[in-house]
Amino acid sequence: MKVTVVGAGAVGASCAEYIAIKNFASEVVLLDIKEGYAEGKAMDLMQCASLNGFDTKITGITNDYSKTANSDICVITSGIPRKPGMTREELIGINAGIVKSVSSSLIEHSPNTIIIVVSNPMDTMTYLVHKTTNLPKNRIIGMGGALDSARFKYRLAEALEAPISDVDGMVIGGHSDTGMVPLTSHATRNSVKVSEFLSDDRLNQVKEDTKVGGATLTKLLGTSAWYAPGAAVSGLVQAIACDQKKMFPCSTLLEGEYGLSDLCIGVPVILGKNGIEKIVDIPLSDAEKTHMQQSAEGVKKTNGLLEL
Ligand SMILES: NC(=O)C1=CN([C@@H]2O[C@H](COP(=O)(O)OP(=O)(O)OC[C@H]3O[C@@H](n4cnc5c(N)ncnc54)[C@H](O)[C@@H]3O)[C@@H](O)[C@H]2O)C=CC1
Ligand SMILES: O=C([O-])CC(=O)C(=O)O
Repeated sequence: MKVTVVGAGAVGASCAEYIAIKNFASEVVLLDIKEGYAEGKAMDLMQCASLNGFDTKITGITNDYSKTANSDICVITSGIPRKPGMTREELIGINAGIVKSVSSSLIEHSPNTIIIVVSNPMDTMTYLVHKTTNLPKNRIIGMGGALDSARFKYRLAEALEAPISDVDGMVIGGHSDTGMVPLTSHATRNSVKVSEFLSDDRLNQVKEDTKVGGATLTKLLGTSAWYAPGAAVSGLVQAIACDQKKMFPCSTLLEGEYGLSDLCIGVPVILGKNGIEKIVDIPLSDAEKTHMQQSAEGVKKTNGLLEL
């Protein structure tokens, strides 16, 4: 199993580290445009191998896509992150050009690959890959919902004063400060609906804290987060590499599902060796349906800024 990660920055390196530590891939190639940077990150990570007990071989390269040839999975993290006060949507001007050229170079050398898009604004970047490559829709996956759901569970556990392992929940919709739809109607603590334990006001607070999870960290860190994003990507990569048939909310091209079409947005999907093997339709409350509709309108507005 060969995995390429483009962008050896904060998220790309964290993602490579988690993939290696989980020890399911034979090879991870890190590629960056900055001279020597991916080589340095790869060497540093390889020096963790004996300490952390993994056999995954990590190599770093500067912009030479021939070294990525025949990758089973490619992750795109290249591009600029936001600074405090910015929205993810503001990154489109620079990141669209990067994602377009990177995805085309990757496919040239790995025509059968599955692409995971991370660069922001992620739903629009995922749509861009659909519009500018000929990969089938099951092989283009946007990562956002897995991370947002992890943050939702963190906030739920905090409100419930419970261990995170007691809590389950999912966030669908657009990966943006306003577009996320945390599914409070489905969230549970050991199969009991969280609404049994939390007031509407407290649940609302959990929802709002979840939606601005990325912005909160960006304000604290001066740039956006990387540990949980890297871990979330590694979970998707592992589900595909190990054909786990796990369900994650991922950004995928919708063609009528959830009453939406011609956009990529987060919905629950089954991930296995073919990438997105199924889109899962789940019942939403009326409020969640309305929120999903508004979220889709926001994503479409950003898609409209693409020069296709
Ligand atoms: N979808 C999600 O849930 C998340 C998305 N992100 C996004 O991921 C992206 C990366 O974030 P960070 O790693 O924090 O940024 P970073 O600045 O630490 O790393 C980005 C790397 O991309 C490289 N790069 C730029 N253009 C390139 C090109 N044409 N080819 C190859 N490499 C290139 C840069 O040299 C840099 O090393 C940002 O757009 C950020 O908004 C970040 C966290 C979560
Ligand atoms: O907040 C950002 O800009 C990066 C990101 O997508 C996240 O951490 O959720």
